[in-house]
Amino acid sequence: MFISDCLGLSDAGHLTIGGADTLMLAEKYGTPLYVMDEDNIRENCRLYKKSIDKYYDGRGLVTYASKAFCCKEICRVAADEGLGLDVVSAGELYTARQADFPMEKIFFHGNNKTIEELSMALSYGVGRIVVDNLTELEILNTLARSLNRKANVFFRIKPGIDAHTHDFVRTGQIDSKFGLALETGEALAAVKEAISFENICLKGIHCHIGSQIFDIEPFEHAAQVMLGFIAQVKTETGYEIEELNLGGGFGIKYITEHDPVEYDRYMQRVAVTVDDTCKELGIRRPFIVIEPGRSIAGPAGITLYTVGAVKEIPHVRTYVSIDGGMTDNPRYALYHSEYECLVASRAGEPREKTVTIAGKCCESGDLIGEGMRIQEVKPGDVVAVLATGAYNYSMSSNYNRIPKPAIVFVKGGKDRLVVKRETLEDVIRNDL
Ligand SMILES: Cc1ncc(COP(=O)(O)O)c(C=O)c1O
Ligand SMILES: N[C@@H](CCCC[NH3+])C(=O)O
Repeated sequence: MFISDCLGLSDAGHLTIGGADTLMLAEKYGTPLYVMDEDNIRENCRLYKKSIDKYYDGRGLVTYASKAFCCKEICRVAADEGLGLDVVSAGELYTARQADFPMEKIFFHGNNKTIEELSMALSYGVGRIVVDNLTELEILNTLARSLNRKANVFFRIKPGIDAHTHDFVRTGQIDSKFGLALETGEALAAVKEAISFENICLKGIHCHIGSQIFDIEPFEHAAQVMLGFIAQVKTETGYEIEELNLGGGFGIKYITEHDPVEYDRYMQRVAVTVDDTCKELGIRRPFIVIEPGRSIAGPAGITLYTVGAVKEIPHVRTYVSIDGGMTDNPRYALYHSEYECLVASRAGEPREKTVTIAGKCCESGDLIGEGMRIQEVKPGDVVAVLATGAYNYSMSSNYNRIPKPAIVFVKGGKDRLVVKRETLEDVIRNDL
C-alpha cells in the first residue's frame, strides 16, 4: 500500500512506521521529526551482506556510506550487522569512533582530505584510505613515514561511465572532481608511484559512478573497466591489485512509479561479470567492496511535520506550509527530487488534493515538492513525507537559524530518541 515496507496503517487509520503510530510520535517528540525504522535498516544491510555471501562466496565487504545518514546510532547498527563504513570527513570519522566502530573496517574517502584528516585516519588506524590524487598520495606517504607506518590505500578511479542520473550526483565520468582518469594515463602513473613509495601499501582501486541508479548495466560495465585496469597494471608492473570497490548508487523507491531492482540482484549480476572478466583477463578474482548509502537508510525513514497555514490561490495552486522545509530536506531545492506525502491521521484515504508543500524559510525555493497528491489537509494536521531516511538529516542546515529536528528510531513498535532536537541555545553555541 505504501512505498516502504516499514509503513502501515493502524486500526484508527493512522500512518504507522515500524509498528508505531506516527501521530503518537509527533505528539511525544514534537515536529519536525525524523523517524527511522531500525528493522528496515537492518534488513537492507542484511540483503546486501547475504548477496555477497550467496553470489561471491562471502569474498567481499558491504560498507555503509554514512554520508547518507550519519549519527552514532546508525554506526552502531551497521557495526552490529557486520558492515564496514564509508566516511568522507573528520566529522563522520569521529562519529564512527565515538560509536566504537571497528576502525579497520572503515574506508576514508574524499577529494580533498586535509593533512589533519589524513593524520587522524592514520592515528585511528582506519582500514583503507581512498586516495583521490597524487598530491594526497605524496602527503600520505610523508605522514605515514613520520609515524613509521604503512598506509593501506585505494585509488579512486574515474571509469568513464555515464550513469543516467541527475547531473549533480553523477561522478564516474571524466569531467568530475573525483578521482584519477584512466584515458589520460593519470591512474596508471599514480599506481606506479604508489608502488614505489615505502610507506604506502596499494590494496585496491575504487569507483563510484553516481547515485539513485536503477539499471544494473552501468555497474557491470564499471566492473569490467576496473578489472581491465587491474589487468593493465599487472602487465605493466607485475603488481596484482587484490581489492575492488565498486561504490554505491543503488536507486530507491521515492514515488510509486519508481521500480528499483531488488538489491541482491546487483551482486548476482556483477559477480558473474567479475568472474567472467577475470577469467578472460587472466587475473585473480578480487575481494569486492560495495558502498550502499541511500538504499540502506532511505526507505527506512520518514519526516513528520505539522501543517501551519493552507493558502489556496485560486487557479494557481495551494500552498501547504509546514514547520520544517529545506533546512531538514534540501533535496527538492537542489535536485527537484520527488517525494510522496500523506496526512498521518488519514493515511488510508485517497489522496485527492494536489498541493505544493512549502517550508518556513525566507526563500521561495524552500519547497518539499510541487504537484504533490495528498488527502484533505488543514492547519494542525501532521503530514508525513516518505523515504526521507537518506540525504535529509545528513544535508540539513541551520539556515534562518532554525534548529535541527530530533531523530527517533523505532524497533518492533518501540520508539527511542537517538539524536536530540536542537535548541535555540544549540543554534548560538559557537557565537562569541
Ligand atoms: C564514493 C561514494 N560511495 C558511496 C556513495 C553512496 O551512494 P548511494 O547513497 O547512492 O548508495 C557515494 C554517494 O553517492 C559516494 O560518493
Ligand atoms: N546528496 C545526493 C546524493 C549524493 C551522493 C553522494 N556522493 C542526494 O541527495 O541525492
